[in-house]
Amino acid sequence: MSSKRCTVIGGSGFLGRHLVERLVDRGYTVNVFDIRQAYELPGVTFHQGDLCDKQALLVALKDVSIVFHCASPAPGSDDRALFQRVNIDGTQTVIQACHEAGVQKLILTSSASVVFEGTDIKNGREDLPYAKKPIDYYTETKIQQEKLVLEACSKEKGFLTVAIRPHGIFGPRDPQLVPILVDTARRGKMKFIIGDGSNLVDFTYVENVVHGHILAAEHLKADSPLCGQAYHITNDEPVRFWDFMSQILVGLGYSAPRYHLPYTLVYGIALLLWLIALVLRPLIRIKPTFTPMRVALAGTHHYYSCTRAKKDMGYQPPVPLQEAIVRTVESYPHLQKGA
Ligand SMILES: NC(=O)C1=CN([C@@H]2O[C@H](COP(=O)(O)OP(=O)(O)OC[C@H]3O[C@@H](n4cnc5c(N)ncnc54)[C@H](OP(=O)(O)O)[C@@H]3O)[C@@H](O)[C@H]2O)C=CC1
Ligand SMILES: CC(C)CCC[C@@H](C)[C@H]1CC[C@H]2C3=C(CC[C@]12C)[C@@]1(C)CCC(=O)C[C@@H]1CC3
Repeated sequence: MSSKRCTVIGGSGFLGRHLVERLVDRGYTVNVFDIRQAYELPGVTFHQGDLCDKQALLVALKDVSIVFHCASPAPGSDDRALFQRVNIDGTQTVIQACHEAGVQKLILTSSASVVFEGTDIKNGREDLPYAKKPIDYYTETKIQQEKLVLEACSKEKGFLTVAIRPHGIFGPRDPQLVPILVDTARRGKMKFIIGDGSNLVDFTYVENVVHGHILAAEHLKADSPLCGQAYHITNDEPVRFWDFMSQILVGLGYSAPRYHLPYTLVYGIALLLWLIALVLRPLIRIKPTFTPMRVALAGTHHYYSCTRAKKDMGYQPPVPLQEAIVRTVESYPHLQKGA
């Protein structure tokens, strides 16, 4: 079996598609398994299906040595049952299917948020404990998912696993960060800075995240330290959350937020709105922009050390932050003010 045959589960998504494109450039033969087919690419075979369906997965894993698992429901969803089904039960199914298909390596896209509880993290390393009180269902199930994948690593069985923990992925075609930011600005709600605006955060350019995944796949061997480990992959350039948001907004022609609001006040309001939305859910579906998770992310320090990835797999982010911001802004002409 060729070591360059792989399947990308979630390959139609934002990160997954960038990963597929890079893998093809590097001479890999790529299958995509996703609930939807979003594009066509020469040399890529698409398999449409739900990752909870083992029989469908087995077809996409035939004769494949590496599996990248980067599928997840959108983090903004509040559907607890969906997160449980896809991130936990579905990941168990992925592991079983890998065993049955004779896959040798599984690379999971986890998240640095698995250790985030809504309070400051400065230069956090991978040995921080998992969040005891995860801030939402997404984080809760990403923790369980990561544990399942790392525990499945077995040199004896010839099945090696590793988890990549990116943070705040951004770049061309991202359906979340820039579109949500612009939508909020267009509705006149991006006037306020939550807290004093000095909190440092990691935002990671999508190509750097892809680079981390490919390095992990290529360095994952029975005698390597990567087996069963998690790795932070960031731009390694923490930036003030509000400077980053302002640069994107100004680049697209919108005004940067100027007025400060106390963090605890905004967090309290977000919590209240979330509770109201929960109570009213049987009658009406409300989706507040400022969720407790977003407020916590916008008002605290959360940046992570990638020393382990540098040491074990020679990781260095290929695209620096300023270059990444320019490329991102240029990739959204349709979101420019007045477009
Ligand atoms: N974006 C970020 O800032 C960060 C993301 N991550 C992780 O990176 C990974 C990729 O994220 P991102 O690219 O942003 O997400 P996307 O939503 O863009 O991509 C995920 C893909 O998986 C698909 N999918 C969802 N459920 C299933 C299923 N049951 N079976 C098959 N395919 C399914 C989605 O389809 P559909 O769109 O139809 O649901 C989508 O095509 C995720 O695991 C996420 O947790 C980690 C840290 C930060
Ligand atoms: C309305 C504004 C206060 C915020 C707009 C930007 C946000 C949409 C994004 C800022 C940080 C982002 C982020 C994620 C999603 C988009 C943001 C909240 C994640 C939750 C995506 C999934 C993860 O694993 C962690 C990410 C952390 C940062």
